Amino acid sequence: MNAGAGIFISLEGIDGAGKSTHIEALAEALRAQGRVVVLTREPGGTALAESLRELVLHQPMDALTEALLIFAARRDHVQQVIAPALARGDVVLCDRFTDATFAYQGAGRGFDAAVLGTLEQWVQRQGEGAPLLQPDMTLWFDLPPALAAQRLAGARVPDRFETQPEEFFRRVAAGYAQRAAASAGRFVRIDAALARDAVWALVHAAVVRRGWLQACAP
Ligand SMILES: Nc1ncnc2c1ncn2[C@@H]1O[C@H](COP(=O)(O)OP(=O)(O)O)[C@@H](O)[C@H]1O
Ligand SMILES: Cc1cn([C@H]2C[C@H](O)[C@@H](COP(=O)(O)OP(=O)(O)O)O2)c(=O)[nH]c1=O
Repeated sequence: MNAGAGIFISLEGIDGAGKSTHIEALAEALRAQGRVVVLTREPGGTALAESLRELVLHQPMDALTEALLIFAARRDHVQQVIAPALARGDVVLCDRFTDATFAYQGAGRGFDAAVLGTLEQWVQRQGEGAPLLQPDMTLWFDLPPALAAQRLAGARVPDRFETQPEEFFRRVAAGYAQRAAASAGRFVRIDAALARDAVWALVHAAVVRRGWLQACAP
């Protein structure tokens, strides 16, 4: 639970699951009902974190270096952008957050989840005894890796993650499923295999159910 008065929503799923297709529409829907929305992403969201993103996505490195750079980027992002926005009462819409680290670096790369948990504690607390900053809701775009690969084929220049074999994404998808089962109250599973309109309807309905959006007039 976040410490401020704002609302923190993350979007998660394997590469090609459809997060980017819907995040701006969600921001617009919230803004249209008077919310102030901070649309951001990880790794990234600040000048420093975007520089670290470039390195993580394009430079060869070992799993520990990768995990440390991602958490360094996250620390800057939390301090500079997310925590101040939540304190102001804004809605933060974040394309990926720490569940991605457990799914990609943990389940995908095989990096020790306990170490990731320790880094999470260091990075997502504002001080001794402060609560752990976590999204209030995580929209999990669940898509079979074979379908994600089909959707991505030719769609964009692949980065260090997108060039991984389908087996890597099967592990990442299993990592997300495990995170969702462990935090069932926070995760909302979106069936990302459906057509775009149907996926959008699920995304919209999830936010309406929490009372953060009014349902559209019939
Ligand atoms: N429901 C859908 N059905 C078919 N194709 C989709 C759907 N949603 C997104 N796409 C396409 O799949 C590709 C990956 O979607 P994108 O939103 O970029 O995924 P992500 O941000 O999760 O990596 C894009 O080319 C997008 O146009
Ligand atoms: C936030 C995060 C992202 N990633 C990876 C997953 C993605 O392949 C990549 C960038 O995410 P994303 O922004 O979804 O990529 P794109 O702009 O291509 O849609 O970073 C991790 O490995 N760990 C993390 O903690």
